[in-house]
Amino acid sequence: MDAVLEIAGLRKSYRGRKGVRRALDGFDMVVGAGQVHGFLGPNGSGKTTTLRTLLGLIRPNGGRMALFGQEVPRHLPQVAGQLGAIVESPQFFGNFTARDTLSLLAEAGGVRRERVDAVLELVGLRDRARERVRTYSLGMKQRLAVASALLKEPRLLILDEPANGLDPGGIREMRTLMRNLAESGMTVLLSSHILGEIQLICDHVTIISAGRRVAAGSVADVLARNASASVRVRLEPGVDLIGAAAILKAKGAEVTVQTDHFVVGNAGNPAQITRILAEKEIYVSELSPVEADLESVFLELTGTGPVEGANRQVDEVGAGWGQ
Ligand SMILES: Nc1ncnc2c1ncn2[C@@H]1O[C@H](COP(=O)(O)OP(=O)(O)OP(=O)(O)O)[C@@H](O)[C@H]1O
Repeated sequence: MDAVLEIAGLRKSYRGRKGVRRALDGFDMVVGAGQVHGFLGPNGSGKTTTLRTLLGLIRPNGGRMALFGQEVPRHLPQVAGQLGAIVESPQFFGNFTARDTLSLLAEAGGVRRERVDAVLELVGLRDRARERVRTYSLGMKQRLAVASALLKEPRLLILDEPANGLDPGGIREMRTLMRNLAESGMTVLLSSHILGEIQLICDHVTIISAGRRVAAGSVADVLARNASASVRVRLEPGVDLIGAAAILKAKGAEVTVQTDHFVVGNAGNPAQITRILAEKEIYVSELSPVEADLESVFLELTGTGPVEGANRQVDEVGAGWGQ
């Protein structure tokens, strides 16, 4: 895999009135060429700090970063032309049209004028390009911001919370835009805490919690690694659910009892459930994996912030029980 972005052991602390706050605590991330990569984490987990550090807007306390194989911030001037980023919401003149705005930016950046039409088309603003920006919805302004970042035909586009503040319609438009960009072969890194969106838009994901990576990989892999662990168990009618759950709990299973079934959370080997219950002459009528979505994985991984030096990586999940 060709990595367009690599971050290793990134550290950043902020000094405040209450002492030193560690925003990034040895954070790692790799984004491969052509990926639409979701950068997910709860509020305050370090996403913006990572992106701002990468763009040379703040100085890290340690770690290494590279864009297109070149170390940054040292080689940022050499790679800047291949990078489009929206980390702070850009301000536009309300009295300018989208076309005026982009033409001005194109001129200032030495970009061919034909690019203005191309990016207007790409972000779906061509039909509204002659209207003043102040008449635009928030979603349209966001798309104009993306258009401005696309003018110089970047290989990597970085967007910090592009769906922030958008209504469902705006989010849908943004999703279509991201898909179109991905189809055009661009690599996109997209930070968000809107999990459903990341699951729909992105093919890869890095999950950050308290300044550390807690999961990374293709969305399918991250889900599969975490989904396999939970199974739903139904018993033959009339069997005492609570009693059966207690038998499994005594063997170390994490069991949550519902009205007509129970869920075993750490079922690395589901066959153990049938075996343990059959030994007590309790028979299972249904044993099915609980489908995880990114939201449940995210909550599971970030719900308890990692302890310094002891953050759990995704591949450490699922130690055996019931032996
Ligand atoms: N300029 C600053 N001075 C002091 N602390 C800061 C500063 N910027 C960020 N922090 C702190 O660093 C931590 C990480 O913040 P950051 O903004 O990177 O998180 P985030 O994941 O982008 O959050 P959000 O989703 O809320 O934007 C937080 O605890 C935040 O309060």
